[in-house]
Amino acid sequence: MAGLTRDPVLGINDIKEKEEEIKIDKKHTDKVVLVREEGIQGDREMALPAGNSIHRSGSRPQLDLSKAAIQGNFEERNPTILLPNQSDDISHLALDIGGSLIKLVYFSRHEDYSSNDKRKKTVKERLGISNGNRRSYPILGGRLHFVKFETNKINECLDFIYSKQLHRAGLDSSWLTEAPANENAIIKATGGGAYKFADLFKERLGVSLDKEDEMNCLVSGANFLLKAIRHEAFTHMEGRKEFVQIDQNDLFPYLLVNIGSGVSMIKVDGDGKFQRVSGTNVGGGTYWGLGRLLTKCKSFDELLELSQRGDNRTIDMLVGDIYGGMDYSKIGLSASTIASSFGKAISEKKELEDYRPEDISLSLLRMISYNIGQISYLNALRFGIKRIFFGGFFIRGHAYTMDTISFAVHFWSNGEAQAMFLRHEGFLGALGAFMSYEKHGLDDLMVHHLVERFPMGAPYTGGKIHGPPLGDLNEKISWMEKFVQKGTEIIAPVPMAPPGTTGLGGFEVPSSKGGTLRSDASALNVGVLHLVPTLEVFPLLADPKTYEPNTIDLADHSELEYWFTVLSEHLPDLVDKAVASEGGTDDAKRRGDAFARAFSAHLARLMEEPAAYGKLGLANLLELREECLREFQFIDAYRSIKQRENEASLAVLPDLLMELDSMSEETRLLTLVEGVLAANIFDWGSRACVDLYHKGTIIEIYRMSRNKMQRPWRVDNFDVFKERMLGSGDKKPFIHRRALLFVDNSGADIVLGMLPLARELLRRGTEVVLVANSLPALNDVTAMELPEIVAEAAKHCDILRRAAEAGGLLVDAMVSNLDGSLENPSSVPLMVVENGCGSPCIDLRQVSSELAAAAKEADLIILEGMGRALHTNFNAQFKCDALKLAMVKNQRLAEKLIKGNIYDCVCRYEPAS
Ligand SMILES: CC(C)(COP(=O)(O)O)[C@@H](O)C(=O)NCCC(=O)O
Ligand SMILES: [Mn+2]
Repeated sequence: MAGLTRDPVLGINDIKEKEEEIKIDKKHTDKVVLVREEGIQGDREMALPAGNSIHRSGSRPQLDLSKAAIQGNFEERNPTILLPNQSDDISHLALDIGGSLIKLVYFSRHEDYSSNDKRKKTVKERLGISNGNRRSYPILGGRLHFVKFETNKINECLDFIYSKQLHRAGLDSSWLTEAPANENAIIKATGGGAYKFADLFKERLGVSLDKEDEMNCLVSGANFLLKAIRHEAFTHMEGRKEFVQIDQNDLFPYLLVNIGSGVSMIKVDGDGKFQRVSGTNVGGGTYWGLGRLLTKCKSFDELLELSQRGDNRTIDMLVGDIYGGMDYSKIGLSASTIASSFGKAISEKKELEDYRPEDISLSLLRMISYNIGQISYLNALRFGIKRIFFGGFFIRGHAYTMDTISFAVHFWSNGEAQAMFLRHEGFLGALGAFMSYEKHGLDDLMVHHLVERFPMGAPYTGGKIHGPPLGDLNEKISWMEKFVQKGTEIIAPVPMAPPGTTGLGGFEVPSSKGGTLRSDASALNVGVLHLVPTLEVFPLLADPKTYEPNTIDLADHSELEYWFTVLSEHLPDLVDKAVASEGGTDDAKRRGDAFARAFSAHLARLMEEPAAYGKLGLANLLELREECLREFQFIDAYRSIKQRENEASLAVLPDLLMELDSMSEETRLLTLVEGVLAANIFDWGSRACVDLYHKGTIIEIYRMSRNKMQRPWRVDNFDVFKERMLGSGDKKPFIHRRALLFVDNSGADIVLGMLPLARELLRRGTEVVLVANSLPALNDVTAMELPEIVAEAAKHCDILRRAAEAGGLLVDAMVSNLDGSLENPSSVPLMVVENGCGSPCIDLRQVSSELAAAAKEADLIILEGMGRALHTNFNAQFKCDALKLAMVKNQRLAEKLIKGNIYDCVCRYEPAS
């Protein structure tokens, strides 16, 4: 951005002295006091509580007995006691107690914090959103957690349940009232252990286990996952994992193959409609039992790990062994096909000790996996079923096992049938038991209501058998520190079958990327499911089914490597900011350190296996970073930076508005769009921009940026947009009814870019809705911050003031009219809605219900910034006119996306499709 040769387009030079010459200092460490003025932002679980302190909920909640009151009849023997002041972790629990593992699914719900947010109330009134269309069942939002324990360590499981008080919410079918444990407390449970351990649960926790049928649970668990979770099912062929988008209306029939100790094959025709059509006694128990005898392995995982280094050809008799190294091509068998598992062991010359345990394990694994694959296929054939879903803990996300099963199904069906796997494979039964609670209101959930999150422990703990629960944040941090000391565990690679190992005859020797197997890989793929019942699909998407938010596909490894490096390099600076935002205390430093470690571990995990947490796009990586910050209670790392930039920009706004008002309509429209593009440079997530900020003041940079605005821009549809707006020749100007402006950054971006554009639309009679983040992300402006910014701007502008008043933003009419009068108050409204997310990007399949409501009347969308308009949504098609505005602040992206250079601009206008 060198060479400030041109005169500024606006008279910014003349107003420079008004700015406080704030040099943005990277090492700024002002103590930040987090004061939330307007209650709580958003319904989402990450929503912040009211008050002026940060809410720090530990993961070991205690019942809060304050304001306890008896509900209903005082004369009753056991009246319900209402405890209104619970933390967010009162929950519902269901169990699947198997022979070797106990699987727990529990739900922790959240308060609906939104009720005292004045802005939201006004917006809801204006947009006509009532609570009437909300479900009658109280699914208020919360999280679904997945945890497992070894059955022989059942006491750990009981301690866990007790410490989290999970058994207390099961007493009452109402999810709104909680009561202390009593004799009637009930927990839903399935699996044999529900019978075997019933007395123990009664004795230790005072609860009864309500036994649910295992098959029923498996099916309802699978149906729930396949309908409610976007990236649940995947294929796994030749080491490649591909997520399958299941059409809810085209799910049935399918064959569910649950591989536990034994194997069940269930034909599923609908919800509650199923039949166990077959099974086999040769399953996970067989592999583990025989394997233990033959190899002396101590655990299932150890056995699986051995197979990684095995070569089954030393034990299995192959077609080639029989045919002198030749294929038996006439019947389609290659020389490497296994003709007889363990067939070579008939040799009398060798004893057990003469075979390597690794080879035995692999041979056994292949024998059992092929067998299951083959029987499954035959059953699918029997009923004309094309899709087979495999579940159960035998699979454990083990690449080689999945490849073997897939190969068998593919081979025998000539590619007609497809083997698919489930990310929550081990939790089907527990989920089903959970679904069997009446009135939970979860059965008709849609995919967009669930957001999957990976908390800080996910890269390490997800699949580990759970030990005692972590208590507070402090425990979390020290636990993280301990893991870092044992650094090698973190980076243990996940083995993948090498590509191209299949021929007609099957697989060659499996190889892994490293020597050790992450045997718990399957459960590592399970995050916490956040239930946000107020999320909706953005109604103006042209085709939600084909919509893909991410522009950058991280399945391309070089792309992943690049962004991995960018995010890693940004980390020290981000930690600096985060720590400073919390006053730079020792506690903040420790949290900062733990955050950096947790996020790096996630990145490392994703480098090993990009699809570990579902389909991975750049937006997911950027969101993960924000989630990790929140996990360590960094609420708003850029808060003070945002404030300073807002102040500096607001100081120059009046002059900018005056200058704009002196222009013709045509010049003004161009200047406004230029203004948005120029001000989008204030992006603290871009390395190049951050370097730039150290060289000048906000206004200097803004001016410099404006000077680079020569058209044509790299993508420049401005003339078409102008024609639509202002008309030309026979074409009349088009006045949009309502515009949704998806705003991006704080400071100049919102104040000198988007607000003046909003003002122009308002002036023309278009209603404007500013759509901003629900939660902070980098220096993005949030919906909660906007009313104050608008109020400040409105002090200098009548158009903004009247519109903000009409939109209920100036609720208390705190701004006096410029000319002192109150006449002519009518104006189209200016409103603010939250978008439902806390990331620099936006996935329009999951937006807040208030945005969805606002969208219904809208006929123009303006998406602004690199995150919202380029990384995501660059290719999105809308039902209405759409304008995508951004400055590209990354050289590689500029080259890839628009064949241009850093600081090039995009003005992409697409009329309604
Ligand atoms: C995170 C961002 C998408 C935010 O950009 P914005 O939406 O604010 O324009 C962007 O800063 C980004 O892609 N940064 C990483 C790339 C880099 O440092 O060059
Ligand atoms: Mn941004």
